[in-house]
Amino acid sequence: MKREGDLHPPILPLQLEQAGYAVAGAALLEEISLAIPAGRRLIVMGANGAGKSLLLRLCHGLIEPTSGRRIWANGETRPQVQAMVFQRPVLLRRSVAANLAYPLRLRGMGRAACREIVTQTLERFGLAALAGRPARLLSGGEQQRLALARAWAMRPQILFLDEPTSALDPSATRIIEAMIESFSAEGITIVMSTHNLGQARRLAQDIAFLHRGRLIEHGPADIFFEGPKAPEAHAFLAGDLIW
Ligand SMILES: Nc1ncnc2c1ncn2[C@@H]1O[C@H](COP(=O)(O)OP(=O)(O)OP(=O)(O)O)[C@@H](O)[C@H]1O
Repeated sequence: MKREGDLHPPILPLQLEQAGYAVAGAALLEEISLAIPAGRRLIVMGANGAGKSLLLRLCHGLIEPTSGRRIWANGETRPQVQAMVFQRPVLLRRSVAANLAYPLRLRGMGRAACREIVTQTLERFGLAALAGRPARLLSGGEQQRLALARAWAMRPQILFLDEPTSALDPSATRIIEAMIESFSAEGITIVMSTHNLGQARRLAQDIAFLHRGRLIEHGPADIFFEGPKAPEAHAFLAGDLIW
């Protein structure tokens, strides 16, 4: 079945042009220029408070640049075929199935098509046995699996993930990583922040490294991990950069 994300004009690359974000005169992101092409897995790294969450929020459209620009390839301001998943999943006080159905219905999808996609999604991500359970009673790992499944069901061209596994144990983390890899294999562009160096090494094709609100390295992951140019990135990889 053709779906919105398949028919929607390509929204990538996403370009930030000297994008900045300031609150009450404090520059939290500064002059970030970055192009995110289709089909890659970009991992955003940096110490606590470096600006990773803000960068993802700015790309997704939850906050607007206070200077510079964010430009989607098709010219839309905030395309629908993009999604974001947070460290703590935002779930409705409804069943697992209803959590999947709600955003599809909100986009105007008919009941029958919606039911079909919900069933398909529940099965694909091993959630069928949990379909009728209140989503908020699921374990943390199951909740995050549901949040990712819900994002996938919307057929995004790009998915922003803000430290999606930092509250999870290693086995739940592996499940989420496998989901991310499968999304990527289907062509969904991934932009994800993480603190976890092992995870970054496993998942990254490209790295964006932030330090105090500035993008100080951006490029292929193997080059970054072999020897980053910036001393702050060196220190971060050695575990010596705390903030
Ligand atoms: N609305 C806001 N007003 C003022 N300061 C803010 C606001 N939002 C974020 N900040 C500050 O901006 C900086 C970057 O925050 P951000 O959440 O992006 O960091 P991060 O790299 O994701 O950190 P962490 O790894 O700890 O989650 C932090 O110092 C934070 O306190």
